[in-house]
Amino acid sequence: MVSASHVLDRVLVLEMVRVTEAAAIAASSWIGRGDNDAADAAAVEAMRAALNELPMAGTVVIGEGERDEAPMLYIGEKVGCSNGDGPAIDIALDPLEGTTITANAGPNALAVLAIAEKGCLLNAPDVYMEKIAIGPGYPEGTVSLDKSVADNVRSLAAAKNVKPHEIIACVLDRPRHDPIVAELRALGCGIKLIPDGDVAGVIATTDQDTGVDIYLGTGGAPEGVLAAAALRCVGGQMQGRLVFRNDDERARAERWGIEDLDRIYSMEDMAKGDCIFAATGVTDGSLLKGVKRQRGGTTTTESIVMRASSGTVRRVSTAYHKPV
Ligand SMILES: O=P(O)(O)OC[C@H]1O[C@](O)(COP(=O)(O)O)[C@@H](O)[C@@H]1O
Ligand SMILES: [Mn+2]
Repeated sequence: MVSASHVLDRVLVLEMVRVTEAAAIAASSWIGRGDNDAADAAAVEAMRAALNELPMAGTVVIGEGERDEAPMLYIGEKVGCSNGDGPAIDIALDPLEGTTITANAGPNALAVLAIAEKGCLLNAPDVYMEKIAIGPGYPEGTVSLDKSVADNVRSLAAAKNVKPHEIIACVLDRPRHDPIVAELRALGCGIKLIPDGDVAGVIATTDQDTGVDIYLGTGGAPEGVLAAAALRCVGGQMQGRLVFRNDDERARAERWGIEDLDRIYSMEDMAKGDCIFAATGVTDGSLLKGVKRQRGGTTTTESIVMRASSGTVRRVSTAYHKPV
């Protein structure tokens, strides 16, 4: 039995960047073209082709949806070129996190991927997830989904040694978040309302330059698992709780083997053991610059790849001097 880290070593950490680069470059042709589906399809196809070049026995556990609704990178799809040999790897992916952002040429669209040893990523169904996240350096339990928004802000402010109104929260701009926004406004907090892209929103809490102290609100469960994998590598705290809108979604979760539908998942419940997170910017954002087509035919990308076991965070700038 090889160790978890050995399993991931054999897939070569840096190879993950090639995969997210390929998806980001493909999506970038659709920046500002108003066509969400075309942007997404381009990213999916490119990510799938790049994954299939890697010598691994990969299984998509978080992907574009269930087999009948997603022709490519569906949950359960096998990827890799080792014909079943090679390390058994589970993959969570979002080839284009921010399809609407890309279509509108907005900020923070990413191509995203996380890998872990088999069984280590939460097989979250494609439902919503309530999320709370803060960056590294605070005592364990500083924030929790069990507490009110106001109590979480007060607790974080105390840990940071600032007043509650000095806390800045990142929240997806959705009507469902009106109560959260009202609670934050009552405390006088700053709110960074983002149109889409809560993977970047959660990661923003780990980077002091963004000014964001806490991420709050409900977004996609798949994006929750991806964000948890990223925070496992870079440090920070996160919790998630699945949100079901109807019986069909509850039944879907049960099919996934989720028994306790109200459970609060810790970061480690969502991404256990060693894991690797990689992302490439599609459009410019707080985490990464987007794909740039330079004069003269060169294309540049900016990516990040991080690993939980080593705690390394690498930034990779790539220039493609030949047409891509
Ligand atoms: O738009 P909704 O339904 O509120 O869902 C929120 C989710 O959609 C996104 O904003 C964008 O995700 P996609 O571009 O992958 O569809 C996520 O970041 C977020 O988790
Ligand atoms: Mn997404």
